[in-house]
Amino acid sequence: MSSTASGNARMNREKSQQIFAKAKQLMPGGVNSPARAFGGVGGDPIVFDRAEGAYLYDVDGNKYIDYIGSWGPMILGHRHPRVVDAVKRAADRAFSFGAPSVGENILAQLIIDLVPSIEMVRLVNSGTEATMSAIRVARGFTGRAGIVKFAGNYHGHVDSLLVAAGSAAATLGVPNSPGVTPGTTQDTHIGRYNDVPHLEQLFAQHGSEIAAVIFEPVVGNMGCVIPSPEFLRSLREITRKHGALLICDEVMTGFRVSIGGAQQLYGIEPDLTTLGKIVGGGMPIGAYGGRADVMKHVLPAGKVFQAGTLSGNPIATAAGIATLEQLRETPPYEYLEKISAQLEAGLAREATQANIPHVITRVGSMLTLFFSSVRPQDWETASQSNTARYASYFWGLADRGIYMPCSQYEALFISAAHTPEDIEATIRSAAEVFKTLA
Ligand SMILES: Cc1ncc(COP(=O)(O)O)c(C=O)c1O
Ligand SMILES: NCC(=O)CCC(=O)O
Repeated sequence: MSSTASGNARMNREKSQQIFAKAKQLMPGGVNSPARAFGGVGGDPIVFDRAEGAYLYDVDGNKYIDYIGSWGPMILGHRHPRVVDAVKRAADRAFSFGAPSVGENILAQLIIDLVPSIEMVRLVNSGTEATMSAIRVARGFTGRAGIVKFAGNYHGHVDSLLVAAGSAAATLGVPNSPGVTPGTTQDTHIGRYNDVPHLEQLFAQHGSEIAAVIFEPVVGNMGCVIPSPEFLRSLREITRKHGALLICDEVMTGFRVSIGGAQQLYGIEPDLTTLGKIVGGGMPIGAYGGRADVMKHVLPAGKVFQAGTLSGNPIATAAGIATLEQLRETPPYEYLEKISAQLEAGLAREATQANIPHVITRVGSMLTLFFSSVRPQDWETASQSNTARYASYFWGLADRGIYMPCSQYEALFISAAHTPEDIEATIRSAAEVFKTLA
């Protein structure tokens, strides 16, 4: 059986295709964010109707095991009863105050308690707002303009960070977006992930102008790429030595790779941390926080402007609180490690059996199968993967009811709602698909 770029006869997706055809007339590319446009795998995106636990249901009634979890937030699975209940109760009280509310204190306290380096935090509405604001605070605090980011890392669609960007920017071939002016990016220096000598060189040349280094502590946006201990150590040492701040972008890894994020897992001590995704339990929230002496520069405690009509929204904070409390009271991390290792081992075994060159990278419940013989450590090596083969793999699995990320350059996510049987079913389907790829 052959899988084409738009799937095959195994599944009827007629309604999905009709709805997406209409969407293309209404929204650019038919989507509200390019990561979901299937540009990396071809064919039409699948239109969804509902989700429950580890499963997605499309508008044609097809069921899928979900490995994107809304690109990370759904670590408890979809519609966890505790989160649903919290959101319903919040909606009964108010949709938005535009004024202080008690939920903000509870969520802020949870974040401060759980994320080791955060002493003070501000809630925003997305990961993009979090990284944009953290960069501004770092610049305001240090009085410097320069920032360092790494090729293939993605920090949302902040103008100054849309340079050599990962995720959909890499998938769709626009790592440097039109509309971002040279003036906006002239202070952005591009590092190579895991390359300590190159980082030293950047600081030797520009050290006194650099306000901050921002990085993904486990990259998810060029596929899953794992940091070396030397790289993490040198990030901290070099920034400290040159008076620059270290911004750990934990939008994806926060509450995911451990309850305290990658900084807890690896013992990183950033000055500022950015959060998103899980912190809102599937509702739109982001947060940035860190050293109190730095955060006290944010208006109105200090002078660095940052604001938001819906920031601290009571329904979104309720979802975030319920999610973080559930993670704290019933930590799923051991279970996630077990079933994620099961998936890794099964995929590796079947790919090897089918003679498919591959490398699997994984940290906890973040995983990528690269169709490559080179272990990815940076964008240069990650981008050597056979993306055409990934596209066939994606559709082969989609047609068997397994929904993987629609790009080689996105990590997959496993949730606490996935069962060992879901994982085994995924491995069995992957085994079938690998045989069609050779
Ligand atoms: C590491 C990282 N930072 C920032 C963002 C931006 O977050 P958002 O899409 O919520 O703006 C994302 C994901 O999109 C991300 O993966
Ligand atoms: N890893 C990339 C994202 O999480 C972005 C999702 C989106 O923009 O829909």
